[in-house]
Amino acid sequence: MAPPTATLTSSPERILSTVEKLKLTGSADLHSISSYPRPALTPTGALAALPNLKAHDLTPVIGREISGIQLRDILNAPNSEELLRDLAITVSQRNVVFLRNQDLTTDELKTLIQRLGLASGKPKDTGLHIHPVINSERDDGGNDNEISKISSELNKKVYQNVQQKGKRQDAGRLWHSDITFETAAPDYSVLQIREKPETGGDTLWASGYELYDRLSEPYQKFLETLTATYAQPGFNRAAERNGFTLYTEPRGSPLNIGEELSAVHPVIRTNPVTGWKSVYAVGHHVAKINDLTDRESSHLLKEFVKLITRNHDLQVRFHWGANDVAIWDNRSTYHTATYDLEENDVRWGDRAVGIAEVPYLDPESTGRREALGSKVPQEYAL
Ligand SMILES: O=C(O)CCC(=O)C(=O)O
Ligand SMILES: [Fe+2]
Repeated sequence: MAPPTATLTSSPERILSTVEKLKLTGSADLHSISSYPRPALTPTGALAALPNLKAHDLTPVIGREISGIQLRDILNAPNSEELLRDLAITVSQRNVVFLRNQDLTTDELKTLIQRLGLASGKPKDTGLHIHPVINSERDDGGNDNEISKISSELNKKVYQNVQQKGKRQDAGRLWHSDITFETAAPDYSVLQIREKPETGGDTLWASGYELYDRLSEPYQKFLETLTATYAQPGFNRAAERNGFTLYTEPRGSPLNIGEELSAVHPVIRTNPVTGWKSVYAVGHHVAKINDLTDRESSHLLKEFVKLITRNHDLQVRFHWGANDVAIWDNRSTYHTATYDLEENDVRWGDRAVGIAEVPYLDPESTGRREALGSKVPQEYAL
């Protein structure tokens, strides 16, 4: 069982920057950053055996809703370790899991995410992400650096004092995975919506496993040779516009420091929990695909988003009620809010994001459908 390490990524540039950062931060062992069990983890069945638990898949490809449990009880159960490990595996396999009407404090959201990550094998020196912009120093509604307040009001204040560009016609550009611009990147995010208007404000998730599986084999092989630069200069600009200083201390890992919100990761990555490949270079935190021309890079990045928006059978859409919770695995899942609220509608929630390994591509891993022995849907002529 060879542990996948950063050496499995294809770009020398990538390895150098990781090693440099490790040296800089005094982190001794590269393997502690990304050593994962192979084969993939399997659940013990402890979660599924809980007496009141009910679960159903929301689509064949992505999403599961679990009911009959309170996450607080899972956190406090004598066998919580085992239950959380099963829950983490379920989230990683189904991309996103929903639990309605949960009674959770922000501290419990944080504990949940950190323990889900540890129970499923993330490096022990990783914690929760601290958002470089939306953290307690500039947030009017919280005092915790490890909780991002997701808020229609805060959004207006921080991001929308930019020049307007005309009527909105492209919500597709808002698809993303959280915080992919960090060197040690996220595993699980949790979002609990606390208050929302009766209608609107749904969130959509899409499966990166399925996106990978829908590509032809030559395309998959080509993409596996590539890395991308993941960056979010928009956050630097938002900080500058608002007179904030960016948070430059470690953001969930000794590797995530400084003002430059940028990292090089593979385009196709392996999820360490499921062992399945997915397309990672999707959405508004990706600057470019390295080694291609600007036109080629831009073409591919647009194509990935087009594949998501034109294949709604790899998406799931969730209509929130107050205090509902979604937990997703950013390594293999994209999501987007729906900005359809009216002027005076208020919607807010609390989000915690776990930081885990440096992304890698394990050449021996497979796609999800290959691992499950299931067929990729075919296009039919009409
Ligand atoms: O507001 C939402 O529905 C999602 C916001 C988001 O991108 C996140 O919580 O990571
Ligand atoms: Fe997000």
